[in-house]
Amino acid sequence: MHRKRAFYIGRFQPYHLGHNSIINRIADEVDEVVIGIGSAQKSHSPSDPFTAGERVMMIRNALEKEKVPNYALPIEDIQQNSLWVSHVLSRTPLFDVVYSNNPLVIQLFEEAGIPVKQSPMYQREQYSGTRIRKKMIEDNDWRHLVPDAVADIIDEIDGITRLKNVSRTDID
Ligand SMILES: Nc1ncnc2c1ncn2[C@@H]1O[C@H](COP(=O)(O)OP(=O)(O)OP(=O)(O)O)[C@@H](O)[C@H]1O
Ligand SMILES: NC(=O)c1ccc[n+]([C@@H]2O[C@H](COP(=O)(O)O)[C@@H](O)[C@H]2O)c1
Repeated sequence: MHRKRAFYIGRFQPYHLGHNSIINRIADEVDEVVIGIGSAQKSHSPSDPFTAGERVMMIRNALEKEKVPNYALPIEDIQQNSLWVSHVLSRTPLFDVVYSNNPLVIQLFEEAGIPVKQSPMYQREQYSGTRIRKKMIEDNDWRHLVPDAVADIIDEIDGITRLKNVSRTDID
């Protein structure tokens, strides 16, 4: 019997407790989770402040504590949506099922004949990348919204200063 694997993709800007909760739930249903770090080419912008390497570190360190068997792999965007599933498959271990709530991701995998499951949102009002980045910029407390290991990495890379700087408009 081969190991059952699920694929879960997001931008993880940053990786937060909503993601962590869903990944733990997925891990109850499969043997291994393949985590796609989407828009891997992006960094240093207000909506995508962290590099693919930094996001790999966040996920690896957070999941080490949870002991979820996983592969976290950067996946760059491509120009043609019609080729995206093949692009993903060329970069990932084989998987049996996709978990996503993103309508485009669901459409593309279903068209390719790969089953997709939708996971219920976990406390979406607080666990949202957009809301967490806003709190970071406004100096509101964000640390309780991410795993401790993620807060440590953001401190190590001075991520809040970076996010604030890339979110500023031109200095006159
Ligand atoms: N609180 C949550 N509970 C469950 N799933 C979530 C939660 N937040 C995001 N997701 C899902 O995780 C996947 C990856 O999401 P993503 O990295 O874009 O996070 P996000 O919080 O939606 O970020 P952003 O606000 O920056 O778009 C998506 O399928 C998204 O629907
Ligand atoms: N054509 C493409 O490159 C393509 C198509 C669908 C999704 N994606 C990526 O998949 C990820 C989906 O993650 P979210 O669900 O967090 O939006 C994003 O990084 C998105 O850019 C890319």
